[in-house]
Amino acid sequence: MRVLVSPQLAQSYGSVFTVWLGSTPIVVLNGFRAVKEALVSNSEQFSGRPLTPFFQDLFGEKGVICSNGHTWRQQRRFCLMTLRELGLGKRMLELQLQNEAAELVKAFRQEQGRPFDPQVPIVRSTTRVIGALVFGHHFLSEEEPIFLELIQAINLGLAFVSTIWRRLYDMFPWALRYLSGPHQKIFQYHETVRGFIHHEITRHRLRALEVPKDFINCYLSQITKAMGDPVSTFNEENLIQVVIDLFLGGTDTTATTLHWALVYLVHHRAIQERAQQELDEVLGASQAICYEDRERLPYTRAVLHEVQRHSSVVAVGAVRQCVTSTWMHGYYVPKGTIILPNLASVLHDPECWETPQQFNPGHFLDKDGNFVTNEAFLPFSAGHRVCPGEQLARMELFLMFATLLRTFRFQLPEGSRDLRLDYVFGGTLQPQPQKICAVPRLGSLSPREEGL
Ligand code: HEM
Repeated sequence: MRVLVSPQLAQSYGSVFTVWLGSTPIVVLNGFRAVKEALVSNSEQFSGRPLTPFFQDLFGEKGVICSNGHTWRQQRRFCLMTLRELGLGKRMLELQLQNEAAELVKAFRQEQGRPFDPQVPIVRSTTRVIGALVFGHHFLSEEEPIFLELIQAINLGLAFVSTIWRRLYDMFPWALRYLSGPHQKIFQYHETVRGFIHHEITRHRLRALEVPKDFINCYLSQITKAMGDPVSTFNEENLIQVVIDLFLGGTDTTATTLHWALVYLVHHRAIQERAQQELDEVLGASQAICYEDRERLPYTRAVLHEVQRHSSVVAVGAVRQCVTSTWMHGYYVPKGTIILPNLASVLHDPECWETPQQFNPGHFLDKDGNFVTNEAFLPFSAGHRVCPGEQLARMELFLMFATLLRTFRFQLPEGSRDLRLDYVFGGTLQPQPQKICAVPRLGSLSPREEGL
């Protein structure tokens, strides 16, 4: 996949070209115009998701990420509605994210300014956010063995997608199903996670209607409501898969973005200091940061957007399939064609960004320093399959990023000169494992840490 979207291929073959993987043609789309024409102007036609033998065996056509047609539409609509109902735009979710940001500060503070790899506490944090949303608050405890197992399952699963073993499985599924190899570990983890979610569903059924409301509660009442509807796809199998999808879609992506943010802050010291100055001037030292504050923090907001643009963490994740034959960009695209919209090429399109290869918060600021958006800012993709977690991710990223930035100065360990800015491919484009220091800034105790 990584090779298919390399800028060199786009330079040689243009914004739409076909690559043959064995006997399968894959149409790669590069740049804002081509991707917009497919995902936005032909949103319905390109709303399918291809299901290779590996994903068919692992997930089946269930849930949201890997499903199609009626099942996808119904599950997706329910997800969007429930995410909204569970707090997007409401104070409770914001409070929970503020608490999570304070927990992350605590974890960083424990390092006492010594070198550490921030990936572990960040992933734990984003996993707790989805866990609380789906299972309820008891899941916040890291003591539960399933917590670490779930993180491990997500990491291994995402990394496995880009290995030779996954390609072999898709070529020879009839053989690989019975042979040992790393793919069997993925199936084992999947079973463990499914078992845990099933157990949670049973627990929820027993304590029906208890507050606080969470995703499983909402889904169980939907199953009851839809009983007798012959075309309902609301059942326990789909519920389990949707829960897996929310973890798969919502933990690593957000954590990797936040991790990149810290790497860029270390690398661009002047940008870090300017954002900290803005935070100090606009917010009082002891006040918890709210999502609404982003309106008064144009520079900090621009830095975070630039982190998402420059890192383009889901560069090649949004593989689509054409569900009805259509014309696009002057080409005939037959039904069933696999489409690979290169989101990284949109986020680095020289026609849309002044200095596409440079980290430059100015991409999101006008000449007076006001925050401005850019229609080529598509880290969450676009069209019918646009990320349903976008609003949650935006709020989570802003609150965590601004809280960390206000509390710590991020820098390289003493004596160390090299910061690696190249990525490793683990499903998402991730920073290299490396240590940085989070040195507490003066007067940076949050109200929660002060016990207020
Ligand atoms: C920085 C954070 C995130 C980024 C960059 C991101 C990006 C994306 C992208 C590019 C897609 C593919 C859309 C397509 O097919 O065109 C996607 C899909 C998806 N995301 Fe996210 N996402 C993020 C956070 C989240 C969160 C927090 C959740 C859950 C609450 C989530 C749940 C999903 C799901 C379920 C899908 C599949 C949608 C479908 O197939 O209809 N994502 N995301």
